[in-house]
Amino acid sequence: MKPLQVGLLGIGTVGSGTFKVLQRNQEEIRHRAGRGIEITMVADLDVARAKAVVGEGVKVVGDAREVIANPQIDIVIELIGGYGVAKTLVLEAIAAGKHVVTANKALLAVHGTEIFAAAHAKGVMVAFEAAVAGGIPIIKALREGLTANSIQWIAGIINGTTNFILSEMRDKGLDFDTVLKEAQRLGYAEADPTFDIEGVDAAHKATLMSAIAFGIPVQFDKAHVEGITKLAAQDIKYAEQLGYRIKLLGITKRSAKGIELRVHPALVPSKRLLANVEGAMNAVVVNGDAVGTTLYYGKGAGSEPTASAVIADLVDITRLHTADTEHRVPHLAFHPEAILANKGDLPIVPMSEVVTSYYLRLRVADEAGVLARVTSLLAEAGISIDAVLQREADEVGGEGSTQTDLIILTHDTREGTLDEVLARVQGLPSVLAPIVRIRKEELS
Ligand SMILES: NC(=O)c1ccc[n+]([C@@H]2O[C@H](COP(=O)([O-])OP(=O)(O)OC[C@H]3O[C@@H](n4cnc5c(N)ncnc54)[C@H](O)[C@@H]3O)[C@@H](O)[C@H]2O)c1
Ligand SMILES: N[C@@H](CCO)C(=O)O
Ligand code: NA
Repeated sequence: MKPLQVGLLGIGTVGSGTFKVLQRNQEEIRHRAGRGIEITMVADLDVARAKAVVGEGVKVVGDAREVIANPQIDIVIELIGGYGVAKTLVLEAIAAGKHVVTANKALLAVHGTEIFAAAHAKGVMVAFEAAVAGGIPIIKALREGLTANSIQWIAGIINGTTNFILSEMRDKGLDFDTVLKEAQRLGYAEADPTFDIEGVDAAHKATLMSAIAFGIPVQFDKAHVEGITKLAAQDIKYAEQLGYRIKLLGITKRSAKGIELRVHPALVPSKRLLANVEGAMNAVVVNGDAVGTTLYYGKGAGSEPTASAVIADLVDITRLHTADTEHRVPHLAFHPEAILANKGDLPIVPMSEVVTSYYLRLRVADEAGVLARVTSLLAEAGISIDAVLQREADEVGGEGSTQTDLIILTHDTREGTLDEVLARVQGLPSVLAPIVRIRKEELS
């Protein structure tokens, strides 16, 4: 049978990895897919650079629309990124009856409903394993391996750049900007790195996992998004002293009130596997009612790890595209119906209704009775305390200092309740600076 023809739009970090791995492992991939898969046409604005990657024998053009217009092309891979031209090109490829493979989580988290609906209407597939946790087959795990389960929660380190920054800052004492530059050099960071450091990229990925796990529409606009730019080195240090590590987590969770969808730094007990995921590695923990807790770990960014996921999608689509209707294996397909069916009974829960525990750091006057005043306000609101760490004033502010840090770990509480009581605590004359509050996730 003649090989399936693939058109590649954008041959940068992920695109060049995809081309190389597909070429290097072509025999094995052909056996597994039951048919050859060939990238026969590439579009990139930088035609010379693209030609240098693909060599002779592959047509390179500057205009992506030429690829979409080619009737020989069965599958279009979009590896340009962003919501702009990539959206137009993906919709045009679908309209032309091509299956689409993309690593573009930003595009799908924001415009997924429109794109999946268009694909559904046209009877083509949109596959996006590379969009979430790069090379880790998490989409496949959620869609296939865990399909028997009612998913309870998912929590993951799903942004390599920020995990790399947090690890390097902690282990090597490097400053934020130096480590971010290194993450950019290594090809981990997004074109706009504020997407990484402000939690937006992780929220795009959490949004996609949430839609698949809970059968809800992609709703990035309802996600709570907090990054790592406001984290202070001393909180990383205090957390360690209390037996925790701070990680940027993407969380989506079934609760009595609906679905939680949130990205923020969180204290994770040091003994948890997730706390020990270092550098640009990603890890996702999924809890299902039948299977319990499962963990998926690996490279979430980089050229060939991400290419691994892009090619897995190509193989899935090839198998389906090639099989006759009688032998189709529909579970391999991405089913947009699950996402398109708007389950109105599962709203995204506002943060004020989220229940979790907290790390609080208060800069206070070093005088008798402060701790008692703070804890009595918390107790009045029904917030119980798990642990308290009080620093020596000299250690915190130098010799003769009259200020100290009070660190409190709470038990579970409603966020809205905590907000109200913290406003009162902040008003105490002995509390000298804005209270630092970081959520704590036990992940058990
Ligand atoms: N880099 C990673 O580790 C990684 C991991 C997972 C997902 N992704 C996603 O993969 C996508 C690509 O990321 P990347 O890191 O390879 O980006 P990149 O910037 O390295 O590559 C993008 C390529 O697209 C080309 N391009 C831009 N506009 C174009 C247009 N109009 N027509 C044709 N080509 C055009 C650029 O010249 C460039 O070669 C993004 O959506 C990104 O979020 C990246
Ligand atoms: N910028 C992303 C790339 C992978 O999606 C990261 O750092 O994880
Ligand atoms: Na993946």
